[in-house]
Amino acid sequence: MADAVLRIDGLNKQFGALKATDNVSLDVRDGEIHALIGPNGAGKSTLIQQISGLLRPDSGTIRFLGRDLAPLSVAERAQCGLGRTFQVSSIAPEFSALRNVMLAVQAVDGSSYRFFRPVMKDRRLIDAARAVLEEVGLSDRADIVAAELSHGERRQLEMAMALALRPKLLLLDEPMAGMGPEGSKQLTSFLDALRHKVPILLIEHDMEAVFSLADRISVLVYGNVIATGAVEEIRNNAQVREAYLGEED
Ligand SMILES: Nc1ncnc2c1ncn2[C@@H]1O[C@H](COP(=O)(O)OP(=O)(O)OP(=O)(O)O)[C@@H](O)[C@H]1O
Repeated sequence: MADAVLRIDGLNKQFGALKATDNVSLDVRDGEIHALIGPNGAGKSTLIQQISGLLRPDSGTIRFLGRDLAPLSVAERAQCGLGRTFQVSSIAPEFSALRNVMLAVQAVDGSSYRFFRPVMKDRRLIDAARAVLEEVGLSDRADIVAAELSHGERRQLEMAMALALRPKLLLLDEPMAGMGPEGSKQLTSFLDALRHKVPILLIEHDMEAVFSLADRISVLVYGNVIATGAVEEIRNNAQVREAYLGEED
């Protein structure tokens, strides 16, 4: 069995009386896309925020590449290789696609890209940013101001900004949101190939994408993981169907 890159054990988080994360344990292994699904309010974002460091768990552990994340800040977690995209865009609309990627790299990698060097003149930074734009299929749009990119292209750009940091795990929060059918198809095939470079924890409401991409799925309901398994197991799980997929086929 592949090694766990991320391992969450007995995680709990309450907001007042509400258990938003209720004794959650799950792992993400090398080479896999592990999808996290669940109805609105199930606690998916709360879980992601605890992994990325925006929220502190009440109890339980999160280990990343064998290391306990508890003492690390958001930035330190990113420096360790925890990459993510956001539900809310982190793109600066007035800058070019290329510059957005460069800024993303700089934000985390302050030590190797000194701020006293004019950012647009740093060849190494530019080359790295161009390479990653090429990876996501956006190289011919590198010099376009982000505000002028289509919705789908902005999602590609967000992916480029996350990948520019060469993450060892990618947390993707609803990457298909707002994509048309063509965009979703493209992104699906991109993620399909990407899993071999970087394992992914995928939060997604688009069930077609989840079922075609996920190696494993965990189902979260009221903060609780009610099932983890391969696609067919989850599709056929009576409790899951009742709680979440009841309307399916
Ligand atoms: N800061 C907070 N204070 C109080 N309650 C919160 C807070 N953040 C989230 N909650 C509550 O915790 C529960 C889980 O919310 P969360 O946003 O994690 O769900 P979700 O599965 O990501 O939902 P969605 O699919 O709609 O994004 C919800 O009942 C929500 O109202």
